[in-house]
Amino acid sequence: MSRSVEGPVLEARDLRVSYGGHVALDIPHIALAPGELVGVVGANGAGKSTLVNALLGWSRGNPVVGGSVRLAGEEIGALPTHARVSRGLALVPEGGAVFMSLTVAENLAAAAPPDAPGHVHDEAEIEALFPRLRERRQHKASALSGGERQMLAISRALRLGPRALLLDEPSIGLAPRLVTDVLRAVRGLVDRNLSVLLVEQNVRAALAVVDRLILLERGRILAEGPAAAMRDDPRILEAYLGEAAA
Ligand SMILES: Nc1ncnc2c1ncn2[C@@H]1O[C@H](COP(=O)(O)OP(=O)(O)OP(=O)(O)O)[C@@H](O)[C@H]1O
Repeated sequence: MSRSVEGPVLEARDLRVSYGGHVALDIPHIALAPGELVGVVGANGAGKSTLVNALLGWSRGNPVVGGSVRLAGEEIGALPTHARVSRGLALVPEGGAVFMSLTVAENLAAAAPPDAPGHVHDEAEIEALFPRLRERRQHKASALSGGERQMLAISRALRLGPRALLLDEPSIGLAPRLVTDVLRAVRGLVDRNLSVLLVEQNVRAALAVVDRLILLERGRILAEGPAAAMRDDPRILEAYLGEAAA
């Protein structure tokens, strides 16, 4: 059972990441409320992955990372990744993270710490969320489609009992129908009070499910707001929805 949280579940201030003097991310403030789905969009290289990795305390290479990260009110910015995960911050990285040589059932059994901070989804809940996984229970992850593998990766993260879930481009490489299925399932989790930060390159699909959208450009927040308002933002319309601004 998760502790109740007042204020944001996840909040970062003055989050700054640089690689050899090149500032890849500079974000004064970002927050995720309980039961909120926030989308993060931006062009290639805008800093989307750098953002989720900095929140989790993980990186490729050797960046200099500064700033504060708070999870359920506790400062976690100086903790190693595994300690952040055990406190309830879970990441599904780009391309998912599953054991290819294990079956779906084995993959799910391999995740679930005894002292998870949030709600640990059991098999029945996962099968209700992603019915396709029920049919694939005894299949190896290597035999799954990209969409099924993404569903399995999200399910594994749910077995960790997260307070907040970071999803890095879950729809990449998926057929449109599966993009809808996966993002609808994510919305369903949020409606049951999970907090999710969703990095998405498919802006149209993201706008259909998120509460708020953040537009990153060169590591900075260029615009942010409720989905309904961002849908009409000329910077989103022109660059991402392929429509000329009025
Ligand atoms: N290991 C690294 N070493 C040096 N620079 C890096 C490293 N990782 C990321 N960067 C730089 O940080 C910036 C942000 O990259 P990042 O991967 O976060 O962008 P992104 O928005 O996730 O892009 P994409 O949509 O292509 O995945 C880029 O300028 C990138 O070159």
